[in-house]
Amino acid sequence: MDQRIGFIGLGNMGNAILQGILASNIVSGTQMYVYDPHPDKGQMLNQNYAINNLDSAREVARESDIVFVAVKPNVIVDVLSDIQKELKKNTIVISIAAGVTIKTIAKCVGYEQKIVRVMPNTPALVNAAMCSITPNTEVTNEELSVVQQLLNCIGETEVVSEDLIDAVIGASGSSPAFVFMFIEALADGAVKGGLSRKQAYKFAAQAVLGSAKLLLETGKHPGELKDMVCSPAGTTIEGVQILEAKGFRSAVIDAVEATIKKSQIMAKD
Ligand SMILES: NC(=O)C1=CN([C@@H]2O[C@H](COP(=O)(O)OP(=O)(O)OC[C@H]3O[C@@H](n4cnc5c(N)ncnc54)[C@H](OP(=O)(O)O)[C@@H]3O)[C@@H](O)[C@H]2O)C=CC1
Ligand SMILES: O=C(O)[C@@H]1CCC=N1
Repeated sequence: MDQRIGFIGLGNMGNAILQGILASNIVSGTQMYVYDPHPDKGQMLNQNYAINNLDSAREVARESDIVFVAVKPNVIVDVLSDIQKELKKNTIVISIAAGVTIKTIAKCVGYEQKIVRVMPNTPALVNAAMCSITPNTEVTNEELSVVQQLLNCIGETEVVSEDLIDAVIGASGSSPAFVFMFIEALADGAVKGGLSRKQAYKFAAQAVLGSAKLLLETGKHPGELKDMVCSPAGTTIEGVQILEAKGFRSAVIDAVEATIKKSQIMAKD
């Protein structure tokens, strides 16, 4: 790939996406241009991969063919408005911000600019992200496949229409937080049963990882896989009954719904 790739913001997500792309070797460090107000973040990457650590978001926009804007939603409008004059006609602007619509982005950078909304998640840090991709109408199929190729470096991708991004945030953008709460709770229960804290996290996390892998690789219905664990008069069905009595599924559905609603509210602001 010969495009120059920019990153504005090197926090949790910007750094994870950049490192994943670098590790895949489809782009070299010298093709990367980055800016973050904390220069130490870019300096470290510069030492390890010879990336170009620049002094401003504008410089990154000027140098890049594809620019990831990986800052928090409350600052993205200012950042986009600031870089607008530096963008070339064919520069692809990628936003990963929750609740910031293509229309809002276009208001800042121009309606003719190529824009892609991406919703990743923190498993990007270990190349196991799930990313949704939503291009505007200015992006060609060829350009979309370049963006997809970049994001496949950090995990799986699906192209979705913009009206579904809020649901994606509920299902995969925010849900790692819920999964970590579940793992923590599983481990607390196991510690109560006598396992060491360290072993409890390993058993619980591996069970979650393995269950997700089993679902994805067999394509079986989650209910069928649940039934395979529940022996008649066995241990598991006892726990299943407690989760049902305490409204486990309903609590999870409500949590996802609340996440979706918040994302929709943010998109209206
Ligand atoms: N975290 C997650 O799980 C997910 C996050 N997202 C989205 O990703 C985006 C980034 O989130 P995340 O990586 O967690 O946030 P972080 O706060 O970890 O990273 C943002 C980085 O951008 C820096 N920054 C602030 N202002 C500017 C600026 N003007 N120019 C360049 N860089 C700037 C921040 O510095 P400083 O710390 O000084 O502000 C920080 O280093 C958000 O829009 C969020 O909605 C999407 C999916 C999942
Ligand atoms: O909580 C948030 O706003 C971000 C978006 C998706 C995950 N974290």
